[in-house]
Amino acid sequence: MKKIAFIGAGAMAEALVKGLIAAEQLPAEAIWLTNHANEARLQELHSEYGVSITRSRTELLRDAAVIILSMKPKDAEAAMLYLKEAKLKPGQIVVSVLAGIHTSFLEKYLPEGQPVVRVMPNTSATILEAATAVAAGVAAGSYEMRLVSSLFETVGTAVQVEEEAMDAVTAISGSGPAYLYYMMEALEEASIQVGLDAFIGKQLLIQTFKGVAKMLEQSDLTPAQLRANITSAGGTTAAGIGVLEEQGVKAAVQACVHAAATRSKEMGQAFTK
Ligand SMILES: NC(=O)C1=CN([C@@H]2O[C@H](COP(=O)(O)OP(=O)(O)OC[C@H]3O[C@@H](n4cnc5c(N)ncnc54)[C@H](O)[C@@H]3O)[C@@H](O)[C@H]2O)C=CC1
Ligand SMILES: O=C(O)[C@@H]1CCC=N1
Repeated sequence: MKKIAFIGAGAMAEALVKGLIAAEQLPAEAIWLTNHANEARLQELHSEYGVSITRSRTELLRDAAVIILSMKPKDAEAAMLYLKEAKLKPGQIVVSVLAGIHTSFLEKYLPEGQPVVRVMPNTSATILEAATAVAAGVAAGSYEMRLVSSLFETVGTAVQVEEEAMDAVTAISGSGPAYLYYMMEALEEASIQVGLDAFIGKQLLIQTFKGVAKMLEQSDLTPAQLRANITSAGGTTAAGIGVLEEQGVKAAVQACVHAAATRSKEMGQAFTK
C-alpha cells in the first residue's frame, strides 16, 4: 500500500500509527495525518514518529489507498462534508473507526460505489495486540475487506463481522480494555491495602493478567472451569469470590457491557435521523 491518510490525530490514530510503524508495514512518511485545528499535536506526532502531516486536503488525500476517519463521532458530519467536497477517486477506501456511526450515514456524503469499511479496533494496537472487528459497507467487496482486514491484522487480530454486530463488538473489545484497566486499578489499590510494595504488587498483577489471557488462549477449559481449578473449598479464593458474588459483581459487569452496547446504538441512531 502506497499511503494511508488519517483524518483526526487523537489517541486512536496515534495507537494505530505506532502499531503500523512497529509492524514495519509501510514507511512512516507514507502515513499522513491531519486534524481539525491543533497544529502542535500534528507537529508532536511528526517529531515522535516521522509521519507526514499536512493541512492541505489535496495533499492528504492524493494517492491515499485508505482514508481513516478517526475523529470523535460528534465531528463525523464535518469530516464527511470535508470528504464530499474533496471528490475522492473511485476505489479509495474510507475506513471509519467511529463508535456507533453506521456506514449508511457515511455513504450519504460519498459518490455511489465509494467503498466504506467500518472497523472497531482498540488501543492495544499500540503494541500490536489490538482486537479489531471489520464490517463492510454497501460498496465494499471482498478485495476491500481483505485489504482493510490485513491492515488491521498488522496491529493485532482482525475478524470480519456483519455490521449489526458492531454495537456488541464496541461494548466488548472496543471499550473492553477500559474495563480491564479499571479492574487493574482496583487490584493495584487493594494490593497496597493488604501490605504489598506498590512496584512488586504491580509486577505480580501484570504477570497474572498475562497468564490468564494465555491460559484462556491455550487451554480447552472455559473461564468458569479455570476458575474452579483455583478455588479450593474453604480456601482463600473461595473467600474472595464469595465477596464478588455477594456484591453482584458479575451482574454489574454484564450491566456495564449492556450499557456500552446501548450507548453505541444510541450514537448510531442520533446520526440516522
Ligand atoms: N480511544 C479508543 O479506545 C477508541 C476510539 N475509537 C474511536 O476513535 C475515534 C477517535 O477517538 P479518540 O482518538 O479517542 O479521540 P480524540 O479526541 O483523542 O481525537 C480526535 C481527533 O480528531 C480531530 N478532529 C475533530 N474533528 C475533526 C475534523 N472535522 N477533521 C479533522 N480532524 C478532526 C481532533 O482534532 C483530534 O485530533 C472515535 O470516533 C472513537 O469512537 C474506536 C476504538 C477505540
Ligand atoms: O468510548 C468510546 O466511545 C470509544 C469507542 C470504543 C472505545 N472508546
